[in-house]
Amino acid sequence: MMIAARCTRLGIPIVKNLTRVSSTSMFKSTDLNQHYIHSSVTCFPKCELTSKRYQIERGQFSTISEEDVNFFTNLLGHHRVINDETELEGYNIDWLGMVRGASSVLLKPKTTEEVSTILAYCNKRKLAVCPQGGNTGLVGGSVPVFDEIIISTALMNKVENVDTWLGVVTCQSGCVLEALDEHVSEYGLMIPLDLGAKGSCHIGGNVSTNAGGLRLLRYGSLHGSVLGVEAVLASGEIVDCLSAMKKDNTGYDLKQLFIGSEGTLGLVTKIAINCPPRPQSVNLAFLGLETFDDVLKTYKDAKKKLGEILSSCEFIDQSSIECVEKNLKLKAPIGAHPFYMLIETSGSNGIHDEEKLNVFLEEALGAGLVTDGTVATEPSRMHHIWSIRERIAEALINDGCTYKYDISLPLPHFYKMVEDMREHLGSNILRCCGYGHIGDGNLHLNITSKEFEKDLLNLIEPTIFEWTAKVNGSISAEHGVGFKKRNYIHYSKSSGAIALMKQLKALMDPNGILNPYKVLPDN
Ligand SMILES: O=C(O)CC[C@@H](O)C(=O)O
Ligand SMILES: [Zn+2]
Repeated sequence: MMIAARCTRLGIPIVKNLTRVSSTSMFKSTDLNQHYIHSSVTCFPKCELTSKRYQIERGQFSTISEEDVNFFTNLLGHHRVINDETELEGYNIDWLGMVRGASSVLLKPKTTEEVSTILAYCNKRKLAVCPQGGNTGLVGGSVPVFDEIIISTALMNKVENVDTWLGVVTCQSGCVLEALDEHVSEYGLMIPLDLGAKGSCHIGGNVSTNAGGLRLLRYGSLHGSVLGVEAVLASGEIVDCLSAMKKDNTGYDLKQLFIGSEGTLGLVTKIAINCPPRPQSVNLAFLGLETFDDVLKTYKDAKKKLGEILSSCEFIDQSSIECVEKNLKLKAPIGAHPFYMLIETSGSNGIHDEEKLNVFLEEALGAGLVTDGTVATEPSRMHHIWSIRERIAEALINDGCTYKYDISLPLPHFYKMVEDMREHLGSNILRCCGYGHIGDGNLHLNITSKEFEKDLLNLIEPTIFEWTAKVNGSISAEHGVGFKKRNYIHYSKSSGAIALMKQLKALMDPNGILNPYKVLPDN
């Protein structure tokens, strides 16, 4: 069965084009140009493509020729080889409008065999490629940097099988996350991953970046949920590790190499993913708190008192809420507080779950940890509350330029980083805010300014990475390394580990054609 790209759960594109929807509809929209001009942030404008750096790095690959385009057209047909500059524009620019490439060709294969033929050809010709799903990445991993051929998974959206006994779906990598979740919901199952970009991101992109999202706390990471992967190596060889079994202990777990390697080791074509039962009852609390210490204590209590029904624990600071209210005109359900939390329960017994949540909340209120709050059980209210959290990224873009940091930190240091960065940056910025997946120790620290400023970037980086390394955090909790963070990877990986990563890359992609300039550092 084919599943089509759908709009985001949140539906209405309130801020220009910035709601992440399916790649096709987003890129057809002329609004993209508005966004681009609006942000006016291009780290790599076309003029830089002729720079010395370009000449050196670009040197190892061939330039695409008319003969190459003919080969692809013979394979896929005219309508699946896009070379119109205007149409390509959206695929060349990332969602944040900060990284742009200059690809002249985009290919839309439908099958693993077509991907294999394309890669075998590109490998022989030394043509660099950039695999692309929904292009919702936040670290510049899903767009070309120079003129790499873009291989889109947009037409690889077939669901192959739903095993209702074990609860496993096997599908092509271009299925849109939300559509896939709706598909398995017909069998009482759910995809154990949920994130703001669900309406446009592809499951293949989620797997390739090891996306975390809003319920990792409950369902764990994709390294655990993904049971099997089929991927195509640079040589065109198809690696079939597509077992849909929950237990498969036959030697090296090769699929793990494709999870989180951002398309640098192989292009993921199919996925088998474990689908837990869909919860029967869901409750969502939106709470106001006075101090970050109260946030930490409330999280600890929620884990202890809600136990197995706790499905999400998110934190938002006042500056983030203010941004959503101002830029998206979405109103928070309670008045202003320094901090907020979203606590979700998911279970199978409505009365039991509600009771448990109420007892927990009453105790939190009684102890003075929480000073205000509201509980939603109806889908429309929960949807409204979730949209406040999920659309912070979108709201921030409307400030002008966003400098994004996705950091893992030990919880005692969590909010101190936001406070320290505020002090460090002083009046040079519009906003420095923190929110994220507190239950996973994952802070989203975002800084905004009216326009992109190189001096400001230099003030933020590498200070922020040094700070993270000092407390043994990670410079990328869930967004990946992509293009933007690759030269900072040493803050979170030892030199021995980086050397081994390079050896693996050389083994699996000897010509380096797969998503070059991403993940691995320059030197
Ligand atoms: O905008 C960000 O920094 C985070 C985006 C996403 O991971 C989220 O949790 O909303
Ligand atoms: Zn996140």
